[in-house]
Amino acid sequence: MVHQSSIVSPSSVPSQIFSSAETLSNKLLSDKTSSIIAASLTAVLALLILEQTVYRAKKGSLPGSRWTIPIIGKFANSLHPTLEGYKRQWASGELSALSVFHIFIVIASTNEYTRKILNSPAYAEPCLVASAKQVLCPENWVFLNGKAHVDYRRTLNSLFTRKALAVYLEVQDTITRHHFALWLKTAEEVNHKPQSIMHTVRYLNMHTSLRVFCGKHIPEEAITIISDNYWKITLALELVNFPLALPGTKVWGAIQSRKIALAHLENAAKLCKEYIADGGEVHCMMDQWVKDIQEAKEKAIMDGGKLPREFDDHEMGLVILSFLFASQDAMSSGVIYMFQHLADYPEIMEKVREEQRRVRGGEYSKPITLDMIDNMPYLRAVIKESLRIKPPVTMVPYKATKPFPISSFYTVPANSMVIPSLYPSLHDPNVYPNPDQFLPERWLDPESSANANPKNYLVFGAGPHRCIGVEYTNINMACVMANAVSLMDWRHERTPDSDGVQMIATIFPKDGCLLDFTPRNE
Ligand code: HEM
Repeated sequence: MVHQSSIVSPSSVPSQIFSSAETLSNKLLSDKTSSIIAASLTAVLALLILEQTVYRAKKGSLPGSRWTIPIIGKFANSLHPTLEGYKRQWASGELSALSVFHIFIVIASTNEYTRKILNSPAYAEPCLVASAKQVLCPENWVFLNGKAHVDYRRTLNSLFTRKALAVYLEVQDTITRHHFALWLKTAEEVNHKPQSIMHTVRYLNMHTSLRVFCGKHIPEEAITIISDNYWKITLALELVNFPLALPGTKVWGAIQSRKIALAHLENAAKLCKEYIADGGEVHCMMDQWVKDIQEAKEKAIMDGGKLPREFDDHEMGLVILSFLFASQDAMSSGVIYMFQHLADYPEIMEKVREEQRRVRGGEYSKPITLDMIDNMPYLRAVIKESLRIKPPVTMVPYKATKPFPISSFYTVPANSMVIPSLYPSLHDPNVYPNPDQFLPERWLDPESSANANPKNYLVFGAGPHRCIGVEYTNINMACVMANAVSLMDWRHERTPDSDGVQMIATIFPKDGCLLDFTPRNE
């Protein structure tokens, strides 16, 4: 008997051969797939082990998680930073470590380490945030270092002389009064229901900055467009962003906004040059800049000396962009907290008003001058204290350009981010007793520990990159607050979030600071 299965018809032979071949090839394929999967898994595992090994080698003995979350590290924390989170990080050690998207980060919490980073240009340079070069353009002067930076900055210092600041103050005063009139009108329209001042102050600030920087060389509608778009730049200022600037990401949005702003700034530079060449007077920063160059050129031609450096429209646009970038969020934060502090401390508000009466003799419609501000020591102490207690910039990310022996026991690896923290120095109880209390008087006593330790007052940083706009900021804040206390009353609706802090590039009250304004008829 022949087993059924052994009967092989001629026609079934090839199909049997094929099916066996198929089985064989499937087997081979599945073997190949399995080996590819196995190899891939091994490679991934090796990379993960390497990632952890590199992280642990870089971290050395510093406090910080023993393991880093694969690939993204502490990305989630950097997306939603909180002051409480940073306070915990600062409390964990004088130097502490973390990693985000393979960027190794060392955070310094003490005054000594912070100042060391800020004053070591041979080892570290500011990188602002990881996306800053994409947003501000890599060729922006703020990314220069060493001698090139010092030389460039020297030419820009002439934009912040007392003479130039007096011109800007006229603009600041006019625009501030214009905005306050709008605020009072809006307050009536909303039946005096307190409103968040987050965006109203930001708009006041942007309007002031653009008119001070570019004067009439920028049209009114461009100011609204730049202001509306600028928020996208603010939102992209995270310590570390998603690494690729793909459409839809925050960094991509910020780059589009920068393109819009820069086009307007370059055009303003072009118009300004034509205006000064036609014999125009100085009314803004760009005018001052172009006029300085024109005068230096004329002098050089007369004396046969060296011709001054010229700046093309793109370069001028980038400098103004860097000023907008540096000031918009920080100044808004500073001004918003001033409004909140004065509302919450009525006895301090009253002293500020007393000083205004004395200096301005009740003539509040007269523009504020630099001499008047010089005679307002109490207001200046209030501004100093408000910026201390709520420093707009809590940290300034730097990048180690080479291995940086920051202490006898630790060297920051090259290409790491190394972050000096400003906040802890400004809340050091040994220098500022009751550090969380708003006490402007601590600045009025020449013997106070606050005045005896200027190295702790790091609101504007320190070293070669210390803020170029310090005087500009103090004058603008004085102008805004002197006019505010004289022309308006305001009521703060306190909420459970009023004392909470939200970090969006700089710091703001968590509830946006809800205020109602009424005119003041003194
Ligand atoms: C409340 C307001 C402001 C605060 C708290 C502030 C704070 C700072 C801080 C902390 C730095 C980094 C310093 C460092 O690395 O040591 C800085 C740099 C800078 N700030 Fe300001 N700033 C303010 C307003 C302004 C304004 C109004 C301008 C321009 C008009 C400005 C222009 C700059 C520039 C250009 C730099 C970089 C300087 C350089 O790299 O040489 N800032 N600022």
